[in-house]
Amino acid sequence: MTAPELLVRDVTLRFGGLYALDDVSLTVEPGSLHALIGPNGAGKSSCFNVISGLYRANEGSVTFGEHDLSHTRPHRLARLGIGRSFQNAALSPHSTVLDNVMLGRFALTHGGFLSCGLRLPWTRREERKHAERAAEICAFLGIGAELHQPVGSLPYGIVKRVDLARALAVEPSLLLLDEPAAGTNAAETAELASTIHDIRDELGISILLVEHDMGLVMGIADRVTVLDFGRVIADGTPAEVQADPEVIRAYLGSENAEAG
Ligand SMILES: Nc1ncnc2c1ncn2[C@@H]1O[C@H](COP(=O)(O)OP(=O)(O)OP(=O)(O)O)[C@@H](O)[C@H]1O
Repeated sequence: MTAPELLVRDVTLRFGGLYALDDVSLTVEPGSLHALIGPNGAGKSSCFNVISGLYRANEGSVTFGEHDLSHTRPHRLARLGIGRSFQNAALSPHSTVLDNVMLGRFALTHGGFLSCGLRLPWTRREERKHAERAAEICAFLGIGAELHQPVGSLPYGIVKRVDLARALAVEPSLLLLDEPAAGTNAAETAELASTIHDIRDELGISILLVEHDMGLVMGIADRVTVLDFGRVIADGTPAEVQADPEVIRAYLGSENAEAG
């Protein structure tokens, strides 16, 4: 299946007098891995939240193929073929990996919660089918061995993969990843980068990756949009944006600010 194009057009988002996003446009091409990066406070999460329907833009539009996302509630995204990860992996720590990933499958079940609650024979069959697919997704992400472990007992790098598995469980054609590497160590970050790359290559899913760490995205992204103070300051291939003087200035400026 070819993913529709994600188009963010002239989006402005204000909090009082502050422009979190100022006339932001970007396009995620079908099947591509598109990174949205920028220093602290640049507007990355705001942009992610507008795309995923948590924030309503003051101006501009977000479309996914023929669907206008500007007026789509977050819980409707799965039905449109959009999966999303959460920055703080909002998983249930006492439930197993499988049960957490199965929550992602609920968006796809025909029976819904009521008939599952009644445990009709056909819903049991359907549930088994979904559990098999959830297990397959976990195996693809290298967490097949942890399927029956409670999430709360697992190392953070694995928990981030469970979150990814839940996002993939909605069988998306577009995956929105919000700082998936936040809080992971260097080895976990490198493994995650390679997994994200595999999701694009082997599953053919378009990915919008919101990330603070410029190093992480440069090796895997097809295209990079750089935000600073709510504005797009660069958009191009990793090589192009890395060589862009304004990008270098923005990142050096933020390092100096953090050091000072
Ligand atoms: N709910 C909110 N209310 C008021 N201001 C907000 C809100 N969310 C974000 N902002 C402001 O909007 C600007 C952009 O913030 P945002 O969190 O989108 O940046 P970011 O690039 O994701 O930063 P970080 O890398 O630190 O997560 C910041 O000045 C921030 O303080």
